[in-house]
Amino acid sequence: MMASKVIKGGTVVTADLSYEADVKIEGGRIVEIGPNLSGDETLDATGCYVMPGGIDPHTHLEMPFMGTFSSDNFDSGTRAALAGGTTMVVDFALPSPGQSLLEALQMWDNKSTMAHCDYSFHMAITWWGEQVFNDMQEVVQKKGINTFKHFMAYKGALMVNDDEMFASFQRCAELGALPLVHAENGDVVATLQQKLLAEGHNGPEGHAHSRPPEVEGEATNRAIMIADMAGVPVYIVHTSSEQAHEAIRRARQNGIRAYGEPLIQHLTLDDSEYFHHDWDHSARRVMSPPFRDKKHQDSLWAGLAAGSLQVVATDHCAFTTDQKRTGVGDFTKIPNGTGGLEDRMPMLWTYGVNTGRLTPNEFVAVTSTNIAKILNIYPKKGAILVGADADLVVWDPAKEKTISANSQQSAIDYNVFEGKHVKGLPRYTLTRGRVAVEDGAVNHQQGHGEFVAREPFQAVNTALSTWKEVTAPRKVERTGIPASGV
Ligand SMILES: NC(=O)NCCC(=O)O
Ligand SMILES: [Zn+2]
Ligand SMILES: [Zn+2]
Repeated sequence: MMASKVIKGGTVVTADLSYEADVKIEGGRIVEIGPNLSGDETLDATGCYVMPGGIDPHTHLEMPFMGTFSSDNFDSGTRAALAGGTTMVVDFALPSPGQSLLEALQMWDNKSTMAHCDYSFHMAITWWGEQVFNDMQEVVQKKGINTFKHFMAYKGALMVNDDEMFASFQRCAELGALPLVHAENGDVVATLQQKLLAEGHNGPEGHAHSRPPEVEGEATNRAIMIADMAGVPVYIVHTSSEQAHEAIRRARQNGIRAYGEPLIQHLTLDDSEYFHHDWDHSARRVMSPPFRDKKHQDSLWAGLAAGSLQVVATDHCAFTTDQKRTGVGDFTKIPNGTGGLEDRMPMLWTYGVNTGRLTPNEFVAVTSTNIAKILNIYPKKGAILVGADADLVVWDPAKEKTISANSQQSAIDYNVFEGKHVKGLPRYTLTRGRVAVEDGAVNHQQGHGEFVAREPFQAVNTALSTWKEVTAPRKVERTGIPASGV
């Protein structure tokens, strides 16, 4: 007989409902939801919300990037996730130029054996050729990956061109996969970087100046139009500006299936960080796209409430101060990336729910349920339903702390949210029924995390290819064709 647990006395909060009920767990899954349940062990949820654990669909753990590796790996990264109420991460497998997708995937499989919570991978398309075209089929049909990432920026490194992106998007359409896009115009960024450096702007603020919202708006629109021509939905990662949001909003109003993912950093931190007198302070916040001003932040919050943006992620890609200092004298060499895994849920609750910008149900939607549906893993993940994985967070809306690098799980020596006071934290975090966090203490179990395979998409891709076929160009059959004029 398997031991059972009951989460007792809380309010279950899902993306569409809030109600009082106990939740019983056995064998890593939810087996019963209702009043007065009993089990071998009881977790007290009095005064708390019982919610699906967070899913962060955008992390870079131990990522090889800009001549170094991001400093959080699957050990510290997934500990940080659990400490903040996130129970699943999706990382990016990045083939180097010419490398097969399957070989890259093997490398990421090896890194992920340390994971404390469940995880999955997106596959990046970093170059194009027949081998990539062929590998994509195996990645989708045999490896359980249904998303492919494309970088329109990082010229000379990860960037792909429009023809490559169009070819890959068409392949995604055939295979029932979803393309993801980092949307910034890489050519314009590279030109602006050189211009700024030539003019003597070599500090971290040059990073923000070289990536204005327009480079993001233009690329977002281009990616969406290319996806529409390829007949495939598209997911825009780290949507940071009104220009990018506007392109997504407009596309959705025109019936295009485009999704947008703001980050907790862009929602809560602004571009004044780049003008700080302390070089380290500003460099630690260098990421792409850069932080924006309040007007853009308001747009992102509005998009989450209105449903034109669907997901809040972190793009967790943490570099130490020493690593950031590679860019002293040349901002283009500062490794791009910031942390956020431990802080996404408490920061979003504090600045979203506690301010009235989001309801608790909307909070669940944008931190868990929407992305579970987009990635085709719902209701295994992102749900409180009988049969779903017991990836749960018992959320105490009265629990408070001040964020500090001194007490974080992340391996780096600072935190971009340092000093922020949050109210709303996990009392318990459960990963497939295992209590991994209790009142701030992380109960480690390296290797507990399992890979979550994701089936190819059926409904959305079929609907789009049906529509493409119905509206495809048709040759006009004519009866009276005049003789050629020549
Ligand atoms: N975002 C960022 O600056 N670093 C991570 C890589 C990426 O997502 O572009
Ligand atoms: Zn990116
Ligand atoms: Zn990223």
